[in-house]
Amino acid sequence: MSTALSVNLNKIALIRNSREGNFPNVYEFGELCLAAGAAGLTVHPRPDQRHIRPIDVRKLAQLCRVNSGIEFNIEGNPFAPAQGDYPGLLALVAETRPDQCTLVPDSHDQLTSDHGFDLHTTAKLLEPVIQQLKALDVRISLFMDPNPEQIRMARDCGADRIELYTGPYAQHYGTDTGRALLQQYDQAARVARECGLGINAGHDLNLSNLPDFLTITGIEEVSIGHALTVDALKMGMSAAVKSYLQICQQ
Ligand SMILES: CC(=O)[C@@H](O)[C@H](O)COP(=O)(O)O
Ligand SMILES: NCC(=O)COP(=O)(O)O
Repeated sequence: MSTALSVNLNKIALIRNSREGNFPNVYEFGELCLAAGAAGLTVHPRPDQRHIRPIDVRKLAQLCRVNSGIEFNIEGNPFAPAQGDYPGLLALVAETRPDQCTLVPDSHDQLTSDHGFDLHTTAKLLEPVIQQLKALDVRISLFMDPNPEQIRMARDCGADRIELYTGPYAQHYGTDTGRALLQQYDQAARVARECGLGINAGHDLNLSNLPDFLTITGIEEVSIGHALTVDALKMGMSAAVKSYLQICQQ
């Protein structure tokens, strides 16, 4: 089974935001990724608009919509309040109707995403959000740590998929800890399959650690941005996307 590659364009937007103007053009990089064979695009609009802005979400939604079979994935914290012209995650999702919305429990002051949901404390809060997304016919993925009990709770919440947060795996890749963690992710994926959940994965995946991670059965989609953007600085975006595709299609 091959794994779909969804390219996260956050870091293209981060470079764009470091100057006035629209260079690099996020939309053009989205076109480049799709032309290179990416199965989809991912964005993570944050209330402080440190990188992806609402206009990026709207334009990339349109780009994916006019390219048959291409998926658009919007990530974010559904409880983060509107800020400036950031209307809130659910408002953006209702407006742009992506194929998938990945709910992530990030607080506003986090440098990056660094943990999955604790559904013991958030399941009740998430359930109406999930119902709203279902009403919009948007596939729902929950950003999760590789914890079997939590993954069973994600199924009980009505999620369609989970996204395994792969930060710890990436951090310890190549060590005994990393090899032990891979077993934990494998076990978590098995539980997800038993629960009938689709399985996505993401965060700090790269050309070195991705092949071993994809030895896990049933990873439907990986969303990759940070390392892929760095690789693109070295080899160009098209070649970088194709390098990841080669691994995803093995
Ligand atoms: C949820 C996740 O792990 C990433 O998709 C996230 O988008 C990273 O956010 P930054 O690009 O803001 O670090
Ligand atoms: N959900 C993970 C994602 O979209 C990108 O994460 P990263 O590759 O930028 O760490």
